[in-house]
Amino acid sequence: MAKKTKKPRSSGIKKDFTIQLSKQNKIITGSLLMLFSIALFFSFVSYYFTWQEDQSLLTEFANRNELAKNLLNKFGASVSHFFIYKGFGPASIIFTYLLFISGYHMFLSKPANGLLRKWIWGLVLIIWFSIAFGCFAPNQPLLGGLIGYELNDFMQDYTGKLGVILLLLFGLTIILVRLFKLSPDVVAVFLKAKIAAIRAELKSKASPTNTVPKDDSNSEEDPELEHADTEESTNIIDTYTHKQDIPPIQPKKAEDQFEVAIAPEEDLAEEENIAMEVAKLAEEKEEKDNISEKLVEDFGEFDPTLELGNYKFPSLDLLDNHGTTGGITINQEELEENKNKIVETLKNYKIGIAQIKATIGPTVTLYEIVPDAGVRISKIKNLEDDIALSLAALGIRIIAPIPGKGTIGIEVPNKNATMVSMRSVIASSKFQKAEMQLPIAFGKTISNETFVVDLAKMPHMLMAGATGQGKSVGLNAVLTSLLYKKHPAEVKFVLIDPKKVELTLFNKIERHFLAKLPDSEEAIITDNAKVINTLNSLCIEMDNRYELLKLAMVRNIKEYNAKFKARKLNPNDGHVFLPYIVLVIDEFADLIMTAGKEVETPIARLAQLARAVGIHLIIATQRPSVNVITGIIKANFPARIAFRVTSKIDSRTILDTQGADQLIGRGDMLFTQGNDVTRIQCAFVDTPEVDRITDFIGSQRAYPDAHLLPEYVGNDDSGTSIDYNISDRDSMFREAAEVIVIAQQGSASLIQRKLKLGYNRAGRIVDQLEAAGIVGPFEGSKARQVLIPDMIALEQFFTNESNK
Ligand SMILES: Nc1ncnc2c1ncn2[C@@H]1O[C@H](COP(=O)(O)OP(=O)(O)OP(=O)(O)O)[C@@H](O)[C@H]1O
Repeated sequence: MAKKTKKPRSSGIKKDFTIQLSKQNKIITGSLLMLFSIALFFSFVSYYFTWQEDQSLLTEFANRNELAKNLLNKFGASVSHFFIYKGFGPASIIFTYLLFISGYHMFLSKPANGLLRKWIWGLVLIIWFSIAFGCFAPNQPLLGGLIGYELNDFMQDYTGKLGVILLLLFGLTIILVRLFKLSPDVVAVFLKAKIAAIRAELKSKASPTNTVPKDDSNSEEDPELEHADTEESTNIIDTYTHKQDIPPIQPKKAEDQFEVAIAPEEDLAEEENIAMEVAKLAEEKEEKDNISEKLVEDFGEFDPTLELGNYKFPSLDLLDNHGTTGGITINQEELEENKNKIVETLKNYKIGIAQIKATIGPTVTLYEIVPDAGVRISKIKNLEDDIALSLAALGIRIIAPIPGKGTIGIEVPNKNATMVSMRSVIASSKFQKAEMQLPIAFGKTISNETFVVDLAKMPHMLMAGATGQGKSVGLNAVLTSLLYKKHPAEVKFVLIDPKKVELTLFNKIERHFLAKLPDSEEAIITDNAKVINTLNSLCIEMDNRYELLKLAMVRNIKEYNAKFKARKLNPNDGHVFLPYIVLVIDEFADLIMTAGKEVETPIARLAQLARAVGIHLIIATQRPSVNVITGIIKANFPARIAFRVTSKIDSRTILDTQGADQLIGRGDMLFTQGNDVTRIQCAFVDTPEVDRITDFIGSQRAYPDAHLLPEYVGNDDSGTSIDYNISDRDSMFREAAEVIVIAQQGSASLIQRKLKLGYNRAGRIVDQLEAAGIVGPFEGSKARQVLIPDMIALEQFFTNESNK
């Protein structure tokens, strides 16, 4: 099960596994490689001295009585025979170098940049040398090795010896130019400098001063050399005078002259323009990247789900089939009957049909007709009521023309609608494979395809429908979809339920999936006064998130989280992994009636701005009248869902077109995200199913608390009533006060960052600071005013307090 739950991320884990080695394993592998390369090196070298004696032993590897002369005995003899004799000759020694540096890199966990290049060039050199030896010394198998010999032989068959030599020269040129960075001008400058140096030496040799030993330091550094240099001049003296003290006196005098004589030599060298070596500086890497790369290398990418690492996603058996295992049952008679009625009705109005086709969906069947040439579409559209009458059916919808098809669609409800179970849509491969941020499986379209959309792309959704038409079931379908696809670390719900009964089941997953205000007991908000605080708190959360995005220099939550996972954002700077927040409001009309502007303003703000920071709104209402769904709200909710509504006007308010009034209810709905309107049968998820799912999730290990939203204190009770006892103060109170006074900025997030505290605790400390009179009252999304100007005043404050 545990494995099953990790399924969506399994590819990522695999990728990490192939790239990452733990630090300990790196040290072990690195030292193994280095020691092995040293063993190879000694084997190879000693092979050249012992190969003749050891050759007969190669077949006697298992015989313990026979010993080889190679420094590494039979292992050394065999390996060297393999590499040198059968392989590449002395060039094989390059292998030992390559193995050694690879091991060295691993041992020190150094980034492997440039290692691949070394290996490529190493192999090129090995091949080049073995071919060269094979070409010039074909009878010496210990030079070219078998491979060098064979390669040379092969090439000579095609190009002859001269061709091979020319190819070798070409290879050499590539090696010199690319590997050693040699070019004709560099060589010319080098030669010039050499010639100049030789010339200067010759010149100075011609002058008498040069016969004198070079200089003081030289003689000090190397006494033997001094002895050798002076030998020539002192020898004669020695033999004739037998005095050893005398000769050093003469050269000492000459040394002074030598220093003068050497000056022009230097001048000459300058004039001749000595080759200058240009030091190549390695490209500087961004320090931050390096650290993050190293962190990722050492610990892997940050995994937000780790805290609840054993979390199990709900399984499919928690959902019911609702007797829909057989799929849609087609009633052939009904189909035929409906077709005939449509054809007849149209005939009565003198509209001929060239072609008719039926697509059977779960609740409605779509009859696509191609009228005879010359028939005006509007004529058919106007016959909607007549066709409905003749078919004696509710909920007929005419789509004229069907966008992108060039046909006219008549949707006729099936006599026996098939229920679409939540289980069938969740199990569909379309949903299971959906690579979306917030995938929602709504139900099935008219052509019986599972309809999956990404809430993050919508980015907010408005849902309307008369009472009893399936709104609550729709909301449950949305929440269930997310529960089946998302880990508690990735998404949080803020649930507002003025009806108090619709969403109560989700209380069980409070500590997994719900977000709430710090001081509230219940996570699901049923009280309208609290709704205002929650919405304002979400606005603060939105502002905080924007601040974090700005600091991280990214544009949206997806990029931010990706950067955070790659460990490019430091949690000490206040960065955290940001879960998506889905705000669900059932009965929005009720809320507007009681709270009016106070809710409308924050909702409009969130709807306008929150999409980039991962806060998404789903608002459901029974009454889609214009005073509930105001222009500003409508403009920011491009995704709209209409269940059956009672009037054409309501349909227009919600969808900007009619049609929702002709739906048949029980989850029959229209979805629009701009222009197209899609008819969908909403998936049915019953209360016992939601109960089972929330039970299943709720029984697992959870976070200590629900996700806490930023604190919001309304204007009325702006904190003056907060009264804290000095003894009740937080143990970090003093440190927090210092942080605030030094920064002259009264924000909880600053305390959070600097003192590494949770938001909740930081919020409480700010309250205590306010009660103590160190910071001013809450000022919305702005930081609080700091009432103490500097550290001296703060010190004074604490002394006064303790004297009281
Ligand atoms: N997708 C569906 N498939 C089948 N039946 C459904 C579907 N959705 C709703 N129904 C039926 O309609 C009934 C009412 O649905 P629901 O409670 O969702 O309505 P509602 O719009 O939320 O009503 P209210 O606004 O009064 O709460 C359900 O009990 C169920 O029998």
